[in-house]
Order: sequence, then C-alpha cells, then structure tokens
Amino acid sequence: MSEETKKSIMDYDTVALDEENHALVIIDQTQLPYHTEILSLTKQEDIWNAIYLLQVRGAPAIGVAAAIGIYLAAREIGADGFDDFYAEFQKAKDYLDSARPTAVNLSWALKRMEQVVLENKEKTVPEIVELLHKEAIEIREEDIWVCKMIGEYGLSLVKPDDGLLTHCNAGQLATVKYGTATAPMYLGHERGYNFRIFSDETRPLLQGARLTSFELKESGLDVTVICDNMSATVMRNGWVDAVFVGCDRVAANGDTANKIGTSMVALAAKRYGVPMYICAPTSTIDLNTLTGKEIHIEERPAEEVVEMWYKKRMAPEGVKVFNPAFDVTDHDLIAGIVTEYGIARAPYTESLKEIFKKKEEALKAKKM
Ligand SMILES: CSC[C@@H](O)[C@@H](O)C(=O)COP(=O)(O)O
Repeated sequence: MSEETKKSIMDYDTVALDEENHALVIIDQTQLPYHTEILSLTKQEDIWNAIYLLQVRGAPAIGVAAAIGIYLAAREIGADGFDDFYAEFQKAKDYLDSARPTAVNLSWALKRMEQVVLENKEKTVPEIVELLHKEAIEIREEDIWVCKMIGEYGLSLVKPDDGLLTHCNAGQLATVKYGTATAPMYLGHERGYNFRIFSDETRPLLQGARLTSFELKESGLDVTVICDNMSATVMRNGWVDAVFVGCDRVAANGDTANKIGTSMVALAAKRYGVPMYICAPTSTIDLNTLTGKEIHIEERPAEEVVEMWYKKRMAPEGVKVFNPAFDVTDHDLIAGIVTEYGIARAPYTESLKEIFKKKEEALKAKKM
C-alpha cells in the first residue's frame, strides 16, 4: 500500500525492515493517538532507545525489533573471520538485550538469532549475515501466524454478544498484526460478533487509553475506556464475560508478568467469577523461569508517575515514587493460557510442557 493510500493506523506496519535503506521502521507509539510518526532507525543506539522509551513496545513487537536490530548490527560488523564476527555480534546482542528486562521476547529473539550464527560457523561472514536476514524476516512473519492462531483459540472461549475487558495494549501495536489479547476481538468482529470491550486506561503510560482504545475504535469495534480503578465496578455490574490480557513473561508454573495493574484485574475477576485468559505466544513462555518470583520486574523513572500527562507536576517535589512497569498474576487466578498451539489449563507446569511438545512436533513435521 502506498503512503498516500494509508488512512488508518491499522494500515501501517508496527515494526518492519526497510530493505532498501537497511533500517528498522516503527510507528512511534509515544506520539499516538495524535500523530502517526514513522521512525526509520539505523543506529544501534537509536534502536536501543526506541525500545527503552517505548516507541516500539509490547513483548512480541520488541522481539521483532530486536531481531531486525541485531541483523542490522551484524551487517555493519565487517569482520573477516568467524571469531571476530561472533565477538562483535555478542557485544551488539548484549547491548540490545539490556534495553528492557521483563519481556522475555527480547532475549528470546536475540538468542534465536545467535543460534543462527552458532549453527553456521563454517560459513563466510556475508553468508551468515544473509541467514540472519532470513531469520529476522521469519521471526516477523511467524508473529502474524501466531497472533491469528491465538485469535482462533481465544474466540472459542467467548460468545458473540460478550462483554470483554483488557488491560494495557496487547493489540496490533504490540505485535506485527492482530495483537494477542485483541486477536479474538478482531477475529470476532470480522465474523459479525458484537463484543462490548472495556479498555483499562493503564496508568502510568496509558497504553490502554492511548493505544488499545485507538486501534479498536479505528477498526470499528465497540470500545469503552475506563480508569484502572473501575474494572471491578464493570465486572460487578455483570458487564464483563471474559478478560483477555497479554503477557511479558509466563513462568513454568503459569505465574504471569504483564503490565502493572493486571494482577488487580485478575483478583477482581476471580471475585466476580469472570474467567481471565492470558494470551501468550510460546515466545513469551519461559520454562526456565520456574515461578513469578524469579521474574525481573522493570522499574521506570518517577516522572512517568508524577509529571507525564500533567501540565504541572502533580505530587510534591521530593516525594518517594515507586514505579514498577509490570506485576505478576498468580497462576491460580488464571482460567487459561491461550497460545498458538492451543489453550493450556491448570496445572500449568504440565500443560505448558504439553504446548511445547506440540510446537516441537509441528516444527519437525514442517521440516520433513
Ligand atoms: C502482546 S503485548 C503483551 C505485553 O507486552 C503487554 O500487555 C504489556 O504489558 C506491554 O507493556 P509495555 O511496557 O507497554 O511494553
């Protein structure tokens, strides 16, 4: 689609590779919903900043950005031998990996790219770089299929006139297409369902108010923004039949890190008998992390809480501020984990392993 014919935010790629200019192209999400600004990034420092500043955000989108980012870094290395190339590759990988700690997709994508390097030691550097190029494209393409499948499985859990609630933005803007938590919503909409969707505003960075409500509204879905402290009210009123949220890291026992405030939604949902589903690409499930206690929760600057969005600082100068970007929802509050290979149910320690078995079998069958 040409630039002139793009009308809606949904016509733009959230994260893509510009082959001609060797650049990572993203929509600057800090400018939404007012400005659709497309950034074309070539320097590693700018890519790191884009991830840290949430210009590109959401676990899957960060993973894709990192894959493209490390490919671009590899192009620039210009070493002759494998050892020199790999040493520089590792430096670039560690640098990008340090941008944000909680979403496992960042390190997942970088490790997957590193694996390509390690499996092709005997090849020349330009050949390895070309394989990295292919892998980055594949990671991006895969994300589209993964989200579609999550949409299909998620849709099987709800009815055409249901009220749904989501927290943060696990939408198209957080992935390549469709989103994770929003995938069942988009798919249902395409099939004539009439969901009523509640989008929590999501303090402090307002991903729900600025991004989720924006993309759902642009796509013609019925969306209502509520403040974070209103989700219990809409559930108590009986307006919510299911909660769908995304995730940044799912531990082996099902404990799930997602945007701060998710665990409060889960507690209210449990109280009011509303099933809460985590929409989780397998790239966000980290079986090496045994429980939520092991998940590193990112803490962000105080100004996001006390200054951003306000004309005047709204809390006294010098007051202490705690700003964790994510929280952990205990596995017993989760009704199901919706992946691209099916829905895992408690006990998650077993069911998540089953999901990975299915994935392995599917990948084997594809290779044969
Ligand atoms: C499909 S995106 C899933 C999660 O990454 C999303 O819910 C979330 O918490 C994003 O946090 P953010 O800090 O905006 O990157």
